[in-house]
Amino acid sequence: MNPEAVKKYRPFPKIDLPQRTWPNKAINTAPTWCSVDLRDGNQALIQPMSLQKKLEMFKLLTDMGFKEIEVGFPSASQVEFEFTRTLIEENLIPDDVLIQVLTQAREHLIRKTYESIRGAKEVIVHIYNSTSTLQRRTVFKMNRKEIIALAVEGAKLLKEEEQKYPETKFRYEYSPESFTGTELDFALEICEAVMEVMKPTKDNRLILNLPATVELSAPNIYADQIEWFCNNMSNREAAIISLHAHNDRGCAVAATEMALMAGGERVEGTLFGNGERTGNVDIVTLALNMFTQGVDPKLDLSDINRLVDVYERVCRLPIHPRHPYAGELVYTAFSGSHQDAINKGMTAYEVTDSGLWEVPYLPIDPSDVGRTYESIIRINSQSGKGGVAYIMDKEFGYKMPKNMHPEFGTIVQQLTDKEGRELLSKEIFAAFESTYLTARTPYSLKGFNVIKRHIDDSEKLSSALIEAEVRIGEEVKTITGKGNGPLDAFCSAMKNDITGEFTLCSYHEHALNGGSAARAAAYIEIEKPEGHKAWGVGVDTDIIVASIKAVLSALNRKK
Ligand SMILES: CC(=O)SCCNC(=O)CCNC(=O)[C@H](O)C(C)(C)COP(=O)(O)OP(=O)(O)OC[C@H]1O[C@@H](n2cnc3c(N)ncnc32)[C@H](O)[C@@H]1OP(=O)(O)O
Ligand SMILES: CC(C)C(=O)C(=O)O
Repeated sequence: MNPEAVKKYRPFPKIDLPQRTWPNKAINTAPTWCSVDLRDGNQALIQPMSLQKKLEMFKLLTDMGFKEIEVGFPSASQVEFEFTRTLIEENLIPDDVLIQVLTQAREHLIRKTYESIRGAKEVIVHIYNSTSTLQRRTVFKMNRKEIIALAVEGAKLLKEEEQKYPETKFRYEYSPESFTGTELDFALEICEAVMEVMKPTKDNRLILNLPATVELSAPNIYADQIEWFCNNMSNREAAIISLHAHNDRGCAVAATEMALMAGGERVEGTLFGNGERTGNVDIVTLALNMFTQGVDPKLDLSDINRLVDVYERVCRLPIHPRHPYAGELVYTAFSGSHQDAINKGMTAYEVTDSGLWEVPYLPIDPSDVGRTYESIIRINSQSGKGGVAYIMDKEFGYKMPKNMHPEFGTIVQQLTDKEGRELLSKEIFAAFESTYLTARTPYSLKGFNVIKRHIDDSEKLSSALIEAEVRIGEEVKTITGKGNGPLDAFCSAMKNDITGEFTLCSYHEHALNGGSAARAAAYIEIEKPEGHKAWGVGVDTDIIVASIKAVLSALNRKK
C-alpha cells in the first residue's frame, strides 16, 4: 500500500463514557425484530425485487415469525407503491404483523407514502433524514438548526397526514440517519425535537432508530453511543431504541450484540445481511447466536435451507459457503483432528442424558436448523482415520473397531493423495468393499457346515467340529477341523490344511440392520508368525459365517 495513503484516515474518537455498564450485561431476551429485506435489502440489489418476488419474501418473513416488516419505500417507485397496495388490498398482512414504510422527510414523498397505506389496519411510518456532520456539510449544506427544522417539519406533516386516514392506527419511527457519524448531543437534540412534535407516551412509544448507516468504528463504540444516548434522554420510557447496523467493517453482528447490551430493544436487519455495500446486520446470524446461548430468538430458523433457497432466488445473490450457520460448508469438517473430535463428541452426545449440546467444533446441532449430519465430515487429503470411521458408521452402518481405524484410514489417505480431491462417501465405501468384502482371492467360502457342537455352560469344555469348502483359485478344497467353537475349528482347519500358522488377534461383531433380515458384520484381525497383521471383514445373515468370511478376508489381504 502507498504509505502516504494512510494519512487520509484518522481514528474514530472515543466516547466519553467512563461509567459504561454495557460490558457487564448479557443478552437474555430476543429484541423486537424488524426485517428490512424488502427495503434496505431490496434497494441494494442489482435487480430490485419484482412484485412477485417481494410477495415471496414477505411470505417467508411472516412464516419465520417477523412481527415488524419494512415493506418498502412506497414513494420511490411504482413497484414499491403497488406492493404496499397489494398487501393491503389482498389482505395479505397477518393480524399480528405490522408493516412499516419508509420515507424521507420531504413533503411530496410523505404524502405519497400515506396514499400507499390507505386502508391498512396498523402501520409504522418511518421517517428519516441524515444528521451526520459530514452530510450536513456536504449533502444538505445546512447547519444544525436547519436540519432540525427539516426533521420537525417532516414530523409535523406526519401528524397532519394521519388525520386523513382515521381507519388506520399509526405508529412512528424516526431515524437520524448516519447517527454514528453525528455528534451525540446533536443526535439527541434532533430526536427530542421530533419527540416534541410526535408526543409519544409510554403506551404509544416512538421508535427511535439509531443507525450505523456506515460502520465507522469498532463495535464497542456503537455500544457506547447507544448507552450514552439512553442515559441522556429526557423521556426514555416514551421511546423504543432501535438498532440498524451496517457491516462496512465486518462487525455489524458484534456491534448489534453490544448495542443490545447497551440498551437497544429492537433490531432492524436482513436475512444473511443483504443490504447496501457490505450489507445490513445479518438477522439469521444474530438470532442463531442467541439461540446457541440458550436464548429463544423468537424467530423460526428451523429450515435454514428454505431461507437460503428463497433468498438466493429472490435476491439473485449467492450465500457464501462459509456464511455463519447457513453456508454449505459450515457443518463440515475436512481436517483429521476436527473429524476425530466431532466423531467422539457425537458419540458421547448420543449416550449422554444431560440434554446439552457439547460437540467439539460444532457450536450448534445442525439438525436444529434443518441440516443433516451427513455432510458433517467430508474426506480429502487433510482428513484422518476418525472421519473415515465416522462416514462408514453414519452413512453405511459399519462400526469399525477402533484398532482397525488406522489401517482403513491409511487406505483412504492413499486414495485421496492419488486422486487429489475430495472423496464422495460412496467412493469410501467402494474402497472398503473392495478391500475387505469382495476380495475373494486366493480364498473364498463355498460351503460351511457345523457337523457337531457341544456347548458347555462354563465354556471351558465347549467344542465344535466343522467342515468347510474353500475355493482356492479354480480348485475347491474340503477341510475339516476341531476347536472350542466353529470359528476356532475353522481356523484350525485352515492352518492345518491350507495356510499354515496364523493367530487371531481381535474379534468384533455387530448387527448391520434390524429386523428378521438382520445381517451381521464381523471384523477380525490376524497375525502371521512373521508379525504382519491385517484386518478382515465379513458380512452374512449368519454371524458364524460372517466371522469365517472375515478370517478369509484378512487372509486374502495378507497376500
Ligand atoms: C441510508 C438509507 O438507506 S436511506 C434510504 C435510501 N433509499 C433510497 O434512496 C431508495 C429510494 N429512493 C428513491 O427512489 C429516490 O431517491 C427518491 C424517490 C426518494 C427521491 O428521488 P429524487 O428526489 O429524484 O432524488 P434524490 O434522492 O437524488 O434527492 C436528493 C434530494 O433530497 C434531499 N434529501 C435526501 N435525503 C433527504 C431526507 N431524508 N430528507 C429530506 N431531504 C432529503 C437531498 O438533500 C437532495 O436535495 P436537493 O435536490 O435539494 O439537492
Ligand atoms: C433509513 C435508515 C434507517 C437506513 O437505512 C440507514 O441508516 O442505513
